[in-house]
Amino acid sequence: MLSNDIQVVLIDDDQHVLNSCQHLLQLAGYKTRAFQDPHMALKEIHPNWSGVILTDIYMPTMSGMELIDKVKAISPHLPIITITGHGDIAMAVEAMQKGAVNYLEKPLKPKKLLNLLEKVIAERKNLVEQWQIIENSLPEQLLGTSTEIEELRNHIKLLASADRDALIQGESGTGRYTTAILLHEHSPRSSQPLVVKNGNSIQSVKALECTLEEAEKGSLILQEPGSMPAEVQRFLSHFLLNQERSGKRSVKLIAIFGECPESELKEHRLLPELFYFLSQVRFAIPPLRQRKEDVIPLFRHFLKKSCALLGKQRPKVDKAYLDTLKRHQWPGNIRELKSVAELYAIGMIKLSNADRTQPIEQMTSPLDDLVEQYEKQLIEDALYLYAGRINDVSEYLKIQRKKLYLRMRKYDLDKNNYKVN
Ligand SMILES: Nc1ncnc2c1ncn2[C@@H]1O[C@H](COP(=O)(O)OP(=O)(O)OP(=O)(O)O)[C@@H](O)[C@H]1O
Repeated sequence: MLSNDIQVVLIDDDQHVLNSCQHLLQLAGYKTRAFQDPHMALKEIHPNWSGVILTDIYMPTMSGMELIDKVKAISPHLPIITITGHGDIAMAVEAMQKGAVNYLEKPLKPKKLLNLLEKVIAERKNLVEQWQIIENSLPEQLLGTSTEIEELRNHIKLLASADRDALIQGESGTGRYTTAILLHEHSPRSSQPLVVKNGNSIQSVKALECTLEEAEKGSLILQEPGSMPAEVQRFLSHFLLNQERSGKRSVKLIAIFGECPESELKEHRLLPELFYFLSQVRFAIPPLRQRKEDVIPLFRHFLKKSCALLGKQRPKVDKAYLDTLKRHQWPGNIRELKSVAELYAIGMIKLSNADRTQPIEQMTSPLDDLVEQYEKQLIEDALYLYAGRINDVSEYLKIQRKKLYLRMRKYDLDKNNYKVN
C-alpha cells in the first residue's frame, strides 16, 4: 500500500523513460514510485492515497485506458495524467473522457510536466486532507454502525468537493434534515447562507425568487418540493438548468422527500424535469427498523447526552429493556428513539427483569402457547416503551383501546405497573 509520502506513481513499460522521468522528478523534490507493470502499481494504489498517477498509454500488458478504468474502480477521485504519443489528440481526449485529469505529449517537456504536477498534487492533497477532517467528524455527527449509515457517511464525504444538488428521501425522523445540513457544512459553501424552507411556504414564483436570493452563494434545503405549484416547480427547473448550462452554481439545492418521489411523479404532483435535475445525486435513508444494529448505539448515545445535560449518572440498562428496544418497529425512527432515551434518563420508563420465555417442553399446546406468549410479549414491550400510556400503546400496536384492555386483562397486565411513580 502506498504511503502518503509518495507523491507520484510513474507507470511505463519502457525502463529508460521510467528512469529519466523518475530522475527528473526526484531532482525537483518529488517522492516517486516507478512501475513497469501496471498490475503491480494497481496492487499498491488505494482510495485514500494522496498522490498522482502519471502513466503511459501504450503498454503491452494493460493499456492506459484499461488502467484508467481500474484506477477509477478503486476510487473515482484518484487523479491520473496520461502520456500520449505526439499529436495523438484523439487518444488524449478519450483518456480525459474516461476520467484522466490531463495529458502530456511525448517527448515530455520538463517544465510543462512539473507545472502540471505541482497543480494536480496540491489539489489532491487538499482533497485528501479535507476528507480526513470529514472522516474524523462525521461518525460523531451521523451516528450508526450499520452498513447503510457507513455508506451514507462515505457519500457525504465524496460529495463534499463535488458541489452538486442532491435529493434525500426517507421517512420522517430518519435523519434527512441532519444529512442535508452535513452536506452543506462539509461543502466549500459552509461559510455561506443556509436557507431551510418547506415547499408549502413557497407558493409563488416571487416567493421562490426571494428564497433563491436569500440562499445566494450558499445552500437551500427544500422540504417537499412537490408541494409547490407547478409554475413554481417549472421556474425552479429552469433555474437549475441555467446553473448547469452556465457552469455557475449560485445555489446548491438539497431537496428532502418524505415518500418515494416516483409516486409523486405518477400522481403528477412533481414535475418530471424538476425530478430529473434533483435526482442526479440521490440519498435514500432507510428507516430505523431496517438497520436494527443502530438502535442500541444510538440509544446509548442519546441516554449519555441526556444524563450529561441533567448532571445525572447514567442508569444501568438491563438486557430485557435493550431487547425491547431492538424488537420495537420505531415508526418515528431516530426522533422517537431519542425521546425514549430522554424519558429513560429522567426515569420515566420502568425497567423489566422479567424472563419471558418459557421452555417449550413445559407448554401444553406449543403453537397456541407460543402465539399467546408472543402476543403478551408485544403488549408488554409496548407498555414498557410507552411507560403504560394506553393511547400510545394502542396507536403503536394499531388496536382499539377496548380490545387492548381485554387482552391486557387476559394476560394479567396492569398499566400501573409500567407507570413512573
Ligand atoms: N444518524 C444519526 N445520528 C445522530 N442523531 C441523529 C441521526 N439521525 C437523526 N438524528 C437525530 O434525530 C432527530 C431527527 O432527525 P432529523 O430531523 O434529521 O430527521 P428527518 O428525517 O429530517 O425528520 P423530520 O422531518 O421529522 O425532522 C434529530 O434530533 C437528529 O439530530
